[in-house]
Amino acid sequence: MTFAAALTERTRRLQTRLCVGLDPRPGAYRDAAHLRAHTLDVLEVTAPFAACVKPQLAFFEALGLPGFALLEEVCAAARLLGLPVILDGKRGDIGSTAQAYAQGWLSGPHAGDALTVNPFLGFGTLTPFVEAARANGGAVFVLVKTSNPDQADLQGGGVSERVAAEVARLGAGEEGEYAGVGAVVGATHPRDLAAFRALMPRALLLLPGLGAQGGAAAELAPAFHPGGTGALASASRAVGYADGLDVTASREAARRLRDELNAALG
Ligand SMILES: O=c1ccn([C@@H]2O[C@H](COP(=O)(O)O)[C@@H](O)[C@H]2O)c(=O)[nH]1
Repeated sequence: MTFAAALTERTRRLQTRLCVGLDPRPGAYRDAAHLRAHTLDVLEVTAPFAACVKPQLAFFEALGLPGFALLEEVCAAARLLGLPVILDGKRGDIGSTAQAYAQGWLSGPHAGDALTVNPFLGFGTLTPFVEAARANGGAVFVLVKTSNPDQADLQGGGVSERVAAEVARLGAGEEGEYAGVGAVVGATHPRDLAAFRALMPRALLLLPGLGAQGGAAAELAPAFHPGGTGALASASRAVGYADGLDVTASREAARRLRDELNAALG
């Protein structure tokens, strides 16, 4: 089964549209063992409320070799829990280097089921990622309109809409309900969601920024199709550090966000 199909099946079966972000911040822990244990615990306790999980590569890379080992553990644990894995790496480069990124993050030993990719170098940079994802039944999430307040410096003036049109074009010929070419649109832009949903009718939308960045579940309904599929709202700090390092609080935060997203869909 492809990433898009598995994710949509899990969304329907568990009635959850929540993506749990894993951003292990070294400053929060006594040592590496503590960070590892808490990260794996958060993954396990939130899994029943999650459609998928999104490790942020920056936090694993920052740990050096132990970070890569932990990432492998996280990916393996997620698979045992039935959770599709989106690696948030925002990769993009000239073609030959993009190919190496694609090999590493979509096909290699640390591979996820999906990867976030950055189209800033031009649409050609997307090709190796899309090809690697297709070869493995995986997916890419192209940055269309990011959640940060200064995104409009470069993404305004119709740029996000141009990228959205390319996302739709790339996914157009694919079989299945949703294509393996999805898009990142910040949960902090609720008024734009309906337009991006219409521009990319068969793309999965990844909506980061729920919680800590001010994104509110109640405002995200326009990103979804009838039946509540087609989008995932992502929260990292609001789940992983809901109340310090208390994993019970993380589980309850995931449950609450799942319920809020479902309530927003009516
Ligand atoms: O537009 C984007 C794309 C990615 N992110 C990433 O998501 C998480 C958000 O963390 P929170 O704690 O939920 O704010 C983080 O890893 C970002 O790098 C994003 O925020 N916005």
